[in-house]
Amino acid sequence: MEIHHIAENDSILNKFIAEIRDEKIQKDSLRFRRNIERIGEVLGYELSKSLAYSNASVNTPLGKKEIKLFNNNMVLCSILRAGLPLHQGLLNYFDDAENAFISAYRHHPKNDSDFEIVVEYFASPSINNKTLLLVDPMLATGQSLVAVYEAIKKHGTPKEIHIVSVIGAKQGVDFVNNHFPENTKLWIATIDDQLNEKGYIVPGLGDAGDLAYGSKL
Ligand SMILES: O=P(O)(O)OC[C@H]1O[C@H](OP(=O)(O)OP(=O)(O)O)[C@H](O)[C@@H]1O
Ligand SMILES: O=c1cc[nH]c(=O)[nH]1
Ligand SMILES: [Mg+2]
Repeated sequence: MEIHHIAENDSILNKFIAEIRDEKIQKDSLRFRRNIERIGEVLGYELSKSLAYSNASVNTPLGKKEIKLFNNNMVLCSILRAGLPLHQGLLNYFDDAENAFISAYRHHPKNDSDFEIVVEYFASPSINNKTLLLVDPMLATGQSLVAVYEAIKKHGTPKEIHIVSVIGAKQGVDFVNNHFPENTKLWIATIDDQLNEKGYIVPGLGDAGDLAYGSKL
């Protein structure tokens, strides 16, 4: 897997990441969602550099200009719930993309530290031979992404897979690396060192789904 760790180079992205992590600023859910969306725009821009471009031309009122445009058939597939604002950020730039949504949640049959991933809802166009973007802001243990990939695989074979995420844990990035095809590309804003006993990223930001949309039962 090709890992693109975008905040390794300092940029305006650092400010958006700082705000979603900040325990005071993140309480403003409107700002939290918008910051995740802005990060999606930055990651989308970075990812766009890896797409396949071909010659095209555009007619202006005064003449004609040759330009290169990408010609990938793209499907944005977000993992509910927390993937939604990141999805919107990517869609702001990849506005011609098709869209898919899949649910994944942690089911705790016994205790907080013991969970399995349940994948249920899946609404998607065909992904066969397309550029698939798997979108989830948090890559903690990596189990959600791998469970989602196992479910999606039954519905077709994409030409290429890009994973788009905001905060990852080293352990989860390694897990994903071991379970996705070699030509997968990961576009991730930042990577933290640790996971706690509940599988939360440390220092991370807390629960992205709850911060964006409120707590759930
Ligand atoms: O890498 P993992 O260990 O699988 O954890 C990451 C998953 O956890 C979060 O979802 P969550 O289960 O909190 O659902 P939510 O989006 O509904 O809050 C997050 O959005 C990922 O999908
Ligand atoms: O740190 C984490 C781990 C899983 N889900 C989150 O929202 N945050
Ligand atoms: Mg959550």
